[in-house]
Amino acid sequence: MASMIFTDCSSSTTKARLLPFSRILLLRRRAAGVTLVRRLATLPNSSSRRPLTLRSSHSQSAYVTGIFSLATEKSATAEVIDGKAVAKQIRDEISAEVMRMKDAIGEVPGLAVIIVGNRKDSATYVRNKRKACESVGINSFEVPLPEDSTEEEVIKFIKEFNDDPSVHGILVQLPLPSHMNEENILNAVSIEKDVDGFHPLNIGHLAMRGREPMFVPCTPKGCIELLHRYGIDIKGKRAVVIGRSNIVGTPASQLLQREDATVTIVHSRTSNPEEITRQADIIISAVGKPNMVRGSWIKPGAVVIDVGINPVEDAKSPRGYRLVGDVCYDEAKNIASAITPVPGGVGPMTIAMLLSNTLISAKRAYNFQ
Ligand SMILES: NC(=O)C1=CN([C@@H]2O[C@H](COP(=O)(O)OP(=O)(O)OC[C@H]3O[C@@H](n4cnc5c(N)ncnc54)[C@H](OP(=O)(O)O)[C@@H]3O)[C@@H](O)[C@H]2O)C=CC1
Ligand SMILES: Nc1nc(=O)c2c([nH]1)NC[C@@H]1CN(c3ccc(C(=O)N[C@@H](CCC(=O)O)C(=O)O)cc3)C=[N+]21
Repeated sequence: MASMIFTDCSSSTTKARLLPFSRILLLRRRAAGVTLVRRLATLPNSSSRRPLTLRSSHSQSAYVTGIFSLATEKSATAEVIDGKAVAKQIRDEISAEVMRMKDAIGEVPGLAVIIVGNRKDSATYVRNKRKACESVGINSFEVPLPEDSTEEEVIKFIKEFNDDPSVHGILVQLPLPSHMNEENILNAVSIEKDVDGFHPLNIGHLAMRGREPMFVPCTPKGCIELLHRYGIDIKGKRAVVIGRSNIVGTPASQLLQREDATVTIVHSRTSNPEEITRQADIIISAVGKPNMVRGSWIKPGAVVIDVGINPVEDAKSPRGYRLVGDVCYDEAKNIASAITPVPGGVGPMTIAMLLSNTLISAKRAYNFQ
């Protein structure tokens, strides 16, 4: 569990430091005549805002009309990018597609999840994935294995799922116990069923120009989908990704590059992360350090996607802790033009993208358009 020390940027000490800074920024913004563009979530049939035509990887027509549209408005607080609402919209789209598939060919997609050990957070994620599958009509298969299982046992289950035509996606929940070799296990997942996008061949294709991976990793895909659905331009923009892990930071930077952003990666050895991050029009932070990205790291009007999920002690919460991101939300909301909250931002999108990848896989397997 993360410590409370330096984790709460709404503490009185922090506020005392923050207030003059944000006032200075607001004054500067006014002085420079900066007009911030706001992206407001609206109801589907709202006539007051212009609906956007959005690309969707799983919709029947490949193009859908989204509920998140663009409006121009001046305000001191960032627009909240509502990952929970977008994820719900995506689940509804997937549900309709699953039903269409069932009606046409009598088949539905299937997702297998292997979980080793008793980590509480992993058990929660797996439970959420199962519920999400149920909500859209995807079959889910779960294999809970004891902590002391062998690598060979895990691989045996993976191979069975590789050969099972009713399974279209296989996910091995990470992290694995330390006695297991993650690489051997992830390599065993058939590339056609690698809905996490963690297989080296998928990672390689994502990194190459002119190649398309079978699957795009769920969390980075969710980040880009949020930007798309809020009509946020990526092309030609300066983006900074903080973190370079195989599962989030690196693929997020590659996806942004594929969208024609100019991308800089900040990592633990970067000597001037604050100065570099302050150049960005779009920030994606995936570090795992509560409130590391302070208001002073953010250019006024930047868009902030906070991937970090960090538990911090909170005696007032029934669980004894609450989740915060990598970004000091209370400071960032006064400076950014749009920001994802934690919880309710990228997390629900990760699960929605897992369902999306499983549907894509099943459509491919049955040659169903
Ligand atoms: N919302 C969601 O759906 C998901 C959220 N997460 C969350 O995202 C966060 C990151 O996850 P993950 O990528 O797996 O984590 P990793 O620990 O694998 O990677 C963390 C990255 O952050 C970098 N880093 C560490 N300290 C600093 C620092 N002080 N300054 C700049 N960079 C730093 C590391 O740099 P280096 O490479 O130099 O070590 C590394 O590249 C976690 O909070 C995790 O819980 C993860 C997956 C899904
Ligand atoms: N093979 C594999 N694939 C993964 O995609 C994978 C993984 N292993 N291991 C762990 C990380 C983490 N991850 C999250 C998914 C959903 C939320 C999520 O839904 N979060 C909610 C909060 C949930 C809560 O309250 O506990 C939110 O941000 O709103 C968070 C984190 C997927 N991961």
